[in-house]
Amino acid sequence: MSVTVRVPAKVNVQLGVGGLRGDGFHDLANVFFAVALGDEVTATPAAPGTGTTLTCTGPDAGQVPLDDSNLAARAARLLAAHHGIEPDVHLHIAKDIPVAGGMAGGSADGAAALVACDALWALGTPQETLLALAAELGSDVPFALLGGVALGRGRGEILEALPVTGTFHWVFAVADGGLSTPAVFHECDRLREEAGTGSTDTDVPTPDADPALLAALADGDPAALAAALTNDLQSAALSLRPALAATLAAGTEAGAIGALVSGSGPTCAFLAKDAEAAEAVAAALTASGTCRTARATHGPVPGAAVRTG
Ligand SMILES: C[C@](O)(CO)[C@H](O)COP(=O)(O)OP(=O)(O)OC[C@H]1O[C@@H](n2ccc(N)nc2=O)[C@H](O)[C@@H]1O
Ligand SMILES: Nc1ncnc2c1ncn2[C@@H]1O[C@H](COP(=O)(O)OP(=O)(O)OP(=O)(O)O)[C@@H](O)[C@H]1O
Repeated sequence: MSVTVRVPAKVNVQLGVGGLRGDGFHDLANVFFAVALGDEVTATPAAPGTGTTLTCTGPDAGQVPLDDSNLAARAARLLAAHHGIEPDVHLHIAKDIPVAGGMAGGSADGAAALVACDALWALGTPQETLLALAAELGSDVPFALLGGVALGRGRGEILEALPVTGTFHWVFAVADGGLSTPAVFHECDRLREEAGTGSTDTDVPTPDADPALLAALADGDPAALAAALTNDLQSAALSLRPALAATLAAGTEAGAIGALVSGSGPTCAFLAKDAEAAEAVAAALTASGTCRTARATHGPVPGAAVRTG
Protein backbone atom coordinates (compact mmCIF):
# COMPACT_ATOMS: atom_id res chain seq x y z
CA MET A 1 0.00 0.00 0.00
CA SER A 2 1.35 3.44 -0.99
CA VAL A 3 0.92 6.63 1.01
CA THR A 4 0.46 9.99 -0.74
CA VAL A 5 1.08 13.25 1.09
CA ARG A 6 0.00 16.65 -0.18
CA VAL A 7 2.20 19.58 0.88
CA PRO A 8 1.84 23.34 0.29
CA ALA A 9 4.22 25.96 -1.07
CA LYS A 10 4.79 29.10 0.99
CA VAL A 11 5.02 32.82 0.51
CA ASN A 12 6.68 35.00 3.15
CA VAL A 13 4.30 37.88 3.90
CA GLN A 14 7.02 39.41 6.07
CA LEU A 15 10.67 38.48 5.74
CA GLY A 16 12.72 40.51 8.20
CA VAL A 17 16.41 39.62 7.88
CA GLY A 18 18.88 40.28 10.70
CA GLY A 19 22.67 40.29 10.41
CA LEU A 20 24.89 37.41 9.34
CA ARG A 21 25.55 35.05 12.30
CA GLY A 22 28.77 33.23 13.00
CA ASP A 23 27.22 29.98 11.70
CA GLY A 24 26.47 31.46 8.26
CA PHE A 25 22.72 31.90 8.87
CA HIS A 26 20.68 35.07 9.48
CA ASP A 27 18.16 35.57 12.29
CA LEU A 28 14.75 36.14 10.78
CA ALA A 29 11.30 37.45 11.56
CA ASN A 30 9.72 35.22 8.96
CA VAL A 31 5.93 35.21 8.59
CA PHE A 32 5.17 32.12 6.50
CA PHE A 33 1.85 31.73 4.69
CA ALA A 34 0.93 28.33 3.12
CA VAL A 35 -0.85 28.46 -0.25
CA ALA A 36 -2.93 25.92 -2.18
CA LEU A 37 -0.26 25.46 -4.84
CA GLY A 38 1.58 22.31 -3.80
CA ASP A 39 3.45 19.07 -4.48
CA GLU A 40 2.47 15.46 -3.76
CA VAL A 41 4.94 12.87 -2.52
CA THR A 42 4.01 9.18 -2.72
CA ALA A 43 5.92 6.61 -0.66
CA THR A 44 5.76 3.01 -1.92
CA PRO A 45 7.24 -0.01 -0.10
CA ALA A 46 10.54 -1.29 -1.55
CA ALA A 47 12.31 -4.63 -1.13
CA PRO A 48 14.84 -4.91 1.75
CA GLY A 49 18.26 -3.56 0.75
CA THR A 50 16.87 -1.36 -2.05
CA GLY A 51 17.48 1.90 -0.14
CA THR A 52 15.68 5.09 -1.12
CA THR A 53 14.87 5.59 -4.81
CA LEU A 54 13.24 8.60 -6.43
CA THR A 55 11.22 9.65 -9.46
CA CYS A 56 9.75 13.07 -10.25
CA THR A 57 7.15 14.34 -12.73
CA GLY A 58 5.85 17.83 -13.48
CA PRO A 59 6.75 20.86 -15.62
CA ASP A 60 10.02 21.57 -13.72
CA ALA A 61 10.93 17.89 -13.11
CA GLY A 62 14.11 18.18 -15.20
CA GLN A 63 15.56 20.66 -12.66
CA VAL A 64 14.99 18.41 -9.64
CA PRO A 65 18.05 16.41 -8.52
CA LEU A 66 17.23 12.70 -8.21
CA ASP A 67 20.43 11.85 -6.32
CA ASP A 68 21.17 11.77 -2.59
CA SER A 69 20.92 15.56 -2.35
CA ASN A 70 17.15 15.53 -2.93
CA LEU A 71 15.46 16.75 0.24
CA ALA A 72 12.75 14.06 0.05
CA ALA A 73 15.35 11.28 -0.07
CA ARG A 74 17.35 12.95 2.72
CA ALA A 75 14.17 13.12 4.82
CA ALA A 76 13.45 9.39 4.34
CA ARG A 77 16.99 8.46 5.34
CA LEU A 78 16.97 10.82 8.34
CA LEU A 79 13.69 9.39 9.66
CA ALA A 80 14.87 5.80 9.15
CA ALA A 81 18.18 6.53 10.91
CA HIS A 82 16.33 8.15 13.82
CA HIS A 83 14.35 4.93 14.31
CA GLY A 84 17.27 2.60 13.52
CA ILE A 85 15.56 1.03 10.49
CA GLU A 86 16.52 0.65 6.82
CA PRO A 87 15.34 3.47 4.50
CA ASP A 88 13.88 1.08 1.90
CA VAL A 89 11.25 3.10 0.04
CA HIS A 90 10.43 4.45 -3.39
CA LEU A 91 9.42 8.13 -3.39
CA HIS A 92 7.58 9.74 -6.28
CA ILE A 93 7.36 13.53 -6.35
CA ALA A 94 4.52 15.03 -8.39
CA LYS A 95 6.00 18.52 -8.59
CA ASP A 96 3.85 21.60 -9.13
CA ILE A 97 5.87 24.07 -6.99
CA PRO A 98 8.33 26.10 -9.11
CA VAL A 99 11.92 24.87 -8.54
CA ALA A 100 14.36 27.34 -6.93
CA GLY A 101 11.51 29.85 -6.99
CA GLY A 102 11.54 31.09 -3.39
CA MET A 103 8.42 29.05 -2.57
CA ALA A 104 10.23 26.33 -0.56
CA GLY A 105 9.53 23.52 -3.03
CA GLY A 106 12.41 21.28 -1.97
CA SER A 107 11.61 21.94 1.69
CA ALA A 108 7.98 20.99 1.04
CA ASP A 109 9.06 17.66 -0.46
CA GLY A 110 11.30 17.02 2.56
CA ALA A 111 8.38 17.61 4.93
CA ALA A 112 6.04 15.48 2.79
CA ALA A 113 8.54 12.60 2.72
CA LEU A 114 8.82 12.68 6.54
CA VAL A 115 5.03 12.38 6.87
CA ALA A 116 4.68 9.79 4.07
CA CYS A 117 7.44 7.50 5.38
CA ASP A 118 6.24 7.87 8.96
CA ALA A 119 2.82 6.59 7.82
CA LEU A 120 4.18 3.91 5.45
CA TRP A 121 6.53 2.50 8.11
CA ALA A 122 3.80 2.90 10.83
CA LEU A 123 6.26 4.70 13.11
CA GLY A 124 3.88 7.12 14.85
CA THR A 125 6.67 9.68 15.34
CA PRO A 126 5.46 12.53 17.59
CA GLN A 127 4.95 15.86 15.79
CA GLU A 128 7.61 17.50 17.98
CA THR A 129 10.20 14.95 16.80
CA LEU A 130 9.15 15.39 13.17
CA LEU A 131 9.60 19.17 13.58
CA ALA A 132 13.11 18.67 15.03
CA LEU A 133 14.08 16.31 12.18
CA ALA A 134 12.61 18.82 9.70
CA ALA A 135 14.81 21.61 11.14
CA GLU A 136 17.87 19.43 10.50
CA LEU A 137 16.90 19.25 6.82
CA GLY A 138 16.50 23.02 6.30
CA SER A 139 15.18 26.28 7.75
CA ASP A 140 11.93 26.18 5.72
CA VAL A 141 11.10 22.48 6.29
CA PRO A 142 9.37 22.73 9.72
CA PHE A 143 6.85 25.25 8.37
CA ALA A 144 5.86 22.89 5.54
CA LEU A 145 4.83 20.40 8.25
CA LEU A 146 2.80 23.01 10.13
CA GLY A 147 1.13 24.97 7.30
CA GLY A 148 -1.39 27.74 7.92
CA VAL A 149 0.32 30.99 8.90
CA ALA A 150 3.23 31.05 11.34
CA LEU A 151 6.01 33.26 12.62
CA GLY A 152 9.45 31.71 12.20
CA ARG A 153 12.27 33.00 14.39
CA GLY A 154 15.88 31.94 14.63
CA ARG A 155 16.83 30.90 11.11
CA GLY A 156 13.10 30.36 10.49
CA GLU A 157 12.77 26.99 12.25
CA ILE A 158 11.40 28.18 15.62
CA LEU A 159 7.71 28.37 14.81
CA GLU A 160 4.67 29.93 16.40
CA ALA A 161 1.29 29.44 14.69
CA LEU A 162 -0.50 32.74 14.07
CA PRO A 163 -4.23 33.46 14.12
CA VAL A 164 -5.75 34.21 10.72
CA THR A 165 -9.30 34.87 9.54
CA GLY A 166 -10.74 33.81 6.18
CA THR A 167 -9.04 33.23 2.85
CA PHE A 168 -6.62 35.48 0.97
CA HIS A 169 -6.26 35.37 -2.83
CA TRP A 170 -2.80 35.26 -4.37
CA VAL A 171 -1.17 35.25 -7.80
CA PHE A 172 2.33 33.87 -8.37
CA ALA A 173 4.38 34.99 -11.38
CA VAL A 174 6.89 32.24 -12.13
CA ALA A 175 10.18 33.34 -13.71
CA ASP A 176 12.36 31.49 -16.18
CA GLY A 177 15.24 30.03 -14.17
CA GLY A 178 15.68 30.05 -10.38
CA LEU A 179 17.74 32.01 -7.87
CA SER A 180 20.06 30.36 -5.35
CA THR A 181 18.95 31.05 -1.76
CA PRO A 182 22.53 31.39 -0.36
CA ALA A 183 23.42 33.74 -3.26
CA VAL A 184 20.46 36.01 -2.43
CA PHE A 185 21.35 36.14 1.31
CA HIS A 186 24.94 36.89 0.29
CA GLU A 187 23.80 39.71 -2.01
CA CYS A 188 21.71 41.14 0.86
CA ASP A 189 24.90 41.23 3.02
CA ARG A 190 26.88 42.81 0.17
CA LEU A 191 24.27 45.55 -0.35
CA ARG A 192 24.30 46.30 3.40
CA GLU A 193 28.09 46.59 3.37
CA GLU A 194 27.89 48.85 0.30
CA ALA A 195 25.33 51.06 2.07
CA GLY A 196 27.69 51.34 5.05
CA THR A 197 25.29 49.84 7.60
CA GLY A 198 27.35 46.69 8.20
CA SER A 199 25.98 43.19 7.68
CA THR A 200 26.75 41.11 10.77
CA ASP A 201 24.47 40.32 13.70
CA THR A 202 26.28 42.95 15.77
CA ASP A 203 25.53 45.62 13.11
CA VAL A 204 21.93 44.75 12.22
CA PRO A 205 19.21 44.57 14.91
CA THR A 206 17.26 41.30 15.25
CA PRO A 207 14.01 41.84 13.31
CA ASP A 208 10.56 41.44 14.83
CA ALA A 209 7.11 40.71 13.43
CA ASP A 210 5.19 43.82 12.35
CA PRO A 211 2.09 44.29 14.59
CA ALA A 212 0.13 45.85 11.68
CA LEU A 213 0.77 42.74 9.57
CA LEU A 214 -0.28 40.39 12.39
CA ALA A 215 -3.48 42.41 12.89
CA ALA A 216 -4.26 42.30 9.13
CA LEU A 217 -3.95 38.48 9.17
CA ALA A 218 -6.04 38.09 12.33
CA ASP A 219 -8.72 40.45 10.94
CA GLY A 220 -8.79 38.82 7.47
CA ASP A 221 -8.20 42.26 5.91
CA PRO A 222 -6.55 41.94 2.45
CA ALA A 223 -6.03 45.71 1.98
CA ALA A 224 -4.25 46.00 5.34
CA LEU A 225 -2.15 42.89 4.59
CA ALA A 226 -1.25 44.29 1.16
CA ALA A 227 -0.04 47.52 2.79
CA ALA A 228 2.09 45.59 5.31
CA LEU A 229 3.85 43.11 2.95
CA THR A 230 7.67 43.39 3.27
CA ASN A 231 10.66 41.34 2.20
CA ASP A 232 14.19 42.35 3.25
CA LEU A 233 15.57 40.03 0.52
CA GLN A 234 13.67 41.84 -2.23
CA SER A 235 16.38 44.40 -3.05
CA ALA A 236 18.94 41.57 -3.22
CA ALA A 237 16.73 39.48 -5.55
CA LEU A 238 16.14 42.58 -7.72
CA SER A 239 19.85 43.32 -7.77
CA LEU A 240 20.56 39.79 -9.06
CA ARG A 241 17.53 39.76 -11.38
CA PRO A 242 16.65 43.38 -12.37
CA ALA A 243 13.89 42.16 -14.74
CA LEU A 244 11.74 41.33 -11.70
CA ALA A 245 10.93 45.05 -11.33
CA ALA A 246 8.90 44.85 -14.56
CA THR A 247 7.04 41.77 -13.27
CA LEU A 248 6.13 43.55 -10.00
CA ALA A 249 4.97 46.63 -11.93
CA ALA A 250 2.88 44.55 -14.38
CA GLY A 251 0.99 42.85 -11.53
CA THR A 252 0.29 46.15 -9.79
CA GLU A 253 -0.89 47.70 -13.07
CA ALA A 254 -3.19 44.69 -13.56
CA GLY A 255 -4.96 45.47 -10.27
CA ALA A 256 -3.04 43.60 -7.58
CA ILE A 257 -3.39 45.38 -4.22
CA GLY A 258 0.02 44.17 -2.99
CA ALA A 259 3.19 42.87 -4.65
CA LEU A 260 6.49 41.44 -3.44
CA VAL A 261 9.21 38.97 -4.28
CA SER A 262 8.43 35.58 -2.68
CA GLY A 263 11.22 34.68 -0.22
CA SER A 264 14.55 34.57 -2.04
CA GLY A 265 12.77 34.86 -5.42
CA PRO A 266 12.54 34.97 -8.35
CA THR A 267 8.82 34.11 -8.09
CA CYS A 268 6.79 37.29 -7.50
CA ALA A 269 3.68 37.17 -5.30
CA PHE A 270 0.64 39.41 -5.70
CA LEU A 271 -2.29 39.83 -3.32
CA ALA A 272 -5.70 40.34 -4.95
CA LYS A 273 -8.89 41.63 -3.35
CA ASP A 274 -10.87 38.47 -4.25
CA ALA A 275 -10.77 35.28 -6.35
CA GLU A 276 -12.09 36.99 -9.48
CA ALA A 277 -9.47 39.76 -9.27
CA ALA A 278 -6.76 37.11 -8.80
CA GLU A 279 -7.79 35.36 -12.03
CA ALA A 280 -7.71 38.70 -13.89
CA VAL A 281 -4.26 39.59 -12.50
CA ALA A 282 -2.93 36.12 -13.44
CA ALA A 283 -4.24 36.46 -17.01
CA ALA A 284 -2.78 39.98 -17.39
CA LEU A 285 0.61 38.89 -16.00
CA THR A 286 0.80 35.87 -18.33
CA ALA A 287 -0.08 38.15 -21.29
CA SER A 288 2.46 40.81 -20.18
CA GLY A 289 5.45 38.67 -21.16
CA THR A 290 7.22 39.65 -17.90
CA CYS A 291 7.09 36.09 -16.51
CA ARG A 292 6.99 32.49 -17.76
CA THR A 293 3.51 31.92 -16.37
CA ALA A 294 1.23 33.24 -13.63
CA ARG A 295 -1.05 31.22 -11.38
CA ALA A 296 -3.95 32.26 -9.16
CA THR A 297 -4.36 30.43 -5.86
CA HIS A 298 -5.43 31.00 -2.25
CA GLY A 299 -4.53 30.30 1.34
CA PRO A 300 -3.89 29.63 4.08
CA VAL A 301 -4.04 25.83 3.77
CA PRO A 302 -2.85 23.08 6.13
CA GLY A 303 0.69 21.64 6.16
CA ALA A 304 1.88 18.25 4.88
CA ALA A 305 -0.91 15.68 5.33
CA VAL A 306 -1.74 12.19 4.08
CA ARG A 307 -4.23 12.38 1.22
CA THR A 308 -7.33 10.37 1.90
CA GLY A 309 -9.69 9.20 -0.84
C1 LIG B 1 14.52 32.60 2.12
C2 LIG B 1 13.68 31.59 2.88
O1 LIG B 1 13.05 30.69 1.96
C3 LIG B 1 12.55 32.32 3.59
O2 LIG B 1 11.56 31.43 4.10
C4 LIG B 1 14.48 30.78 3.87
O3 LIG B 1 15.13 31.65 4.78
C5 LIG B 1 15.50 29.85 3.23
O4 LIG B 1 15.33 28.60 3.83
P1 LIG B 1 15.99 27.25 3.22
O5 LIG B 1 15.94 27.29 1.74
O6 LIG B 1 15.35 26.11 3.96
O7 LIG B 1 17.49 27.45 3.65
P2 LIG B 1 18.54 26.42 4.27
O8 LIG B 1 18.59 25.21 3.39
O9 LIG B 1 18.28 26.24 5.73
O10 LIG B 1 19.87 27.27 4.08
C6 LIG B 1 20.43 27.50 2.83
C7 LIG B 1 21.34 28.70 2.92
O11 LIG B 1 20.57 29.91 2.97
C8 LIG B 1 21.17 30.86 3.84
N1 LIG B 1 20.25 31.13 4.97
C9 LIG B 1 19.12 30.39 5.16
C10 LIG B 1 18.28 30.68 6.22
C11 LIG B 1 18.61 31.75 7.09
N2 LIG B 1 17.83 32.08 8.11
N3 LIG B 1 19.74 32.46 6.88
C12 LIG B 1 20.56 32.18 5.83
O12 LIG B 1 21.57 32.85 5.65
C13 LIG B 1 22.47 30.24 4.29
O13 LIG B 1 23.47 30.66 3.38
C14 LIG B 1 22.21 28.75 4.15
O14 LIG B 1 23.40 28.01 3.98
N1 LIG C 1 12.72 17.79 -3.81
C1 LIG C 1 13.33 18.85 -4.36
N2 LIG C 1 12.65 19.64 -5.19
C2 LIG C 1 13.27 20.72 -5.75
N3 LIG C 1 14.54 21.05 -5.56
C3 LIG C 1 15.26 20.29 -4.74
C4 LIG C 1 14.69 19.15 -4.11
N4 LIG C 1 15.62 18.59 -3.35
C5 LIG C 1 16.73 19.34 -3.49
N5 LIG C 1 16.54 20.36 -4.33
C6 LIG C 1 17.57 21.38 -4.68
O1 LIG C 1 17.24 22.59 -3.99
C7 LIG C 1 17.43 23.73 -4.82
C8 LIG C 1 16.43 24.78 -4.38
O2 LIG C 1 15.17 24.36 -4.80
P1 LIG C 1 13.81 24.81 -4.10
O3 LIG C 1 12.72 24.57 -5.09
O4 LIG C 1 13.67 24.22 -2.76
O5 LIG C 1 14.12 26.37 -3.96
P2 LIG C 1 13.39 27.53 -3.24
O6 LIG C 1 11.91 27.37 -3.41
O7 LIG C 1 13.99 28.81 -3.72
O8 LIG C 1 13.76 27.29 -1.73
P3 LIG C 1 13.47 28.24 -0.46
O9 LIG C 1 12.24 29.05 -0.76
O10 LIG C 1 13.27 27.23 0.64
O11 LIG C 1 14.70 29.05 -0.30
C9 LIG C 1 17.22 23.21 -6.24
O12 LIG C 1 17.97 23.95 -7.15
C10 LIG C 1 17.64 21.76 -6.15
O13 LIG C 1 18.99 21.61 -6.56
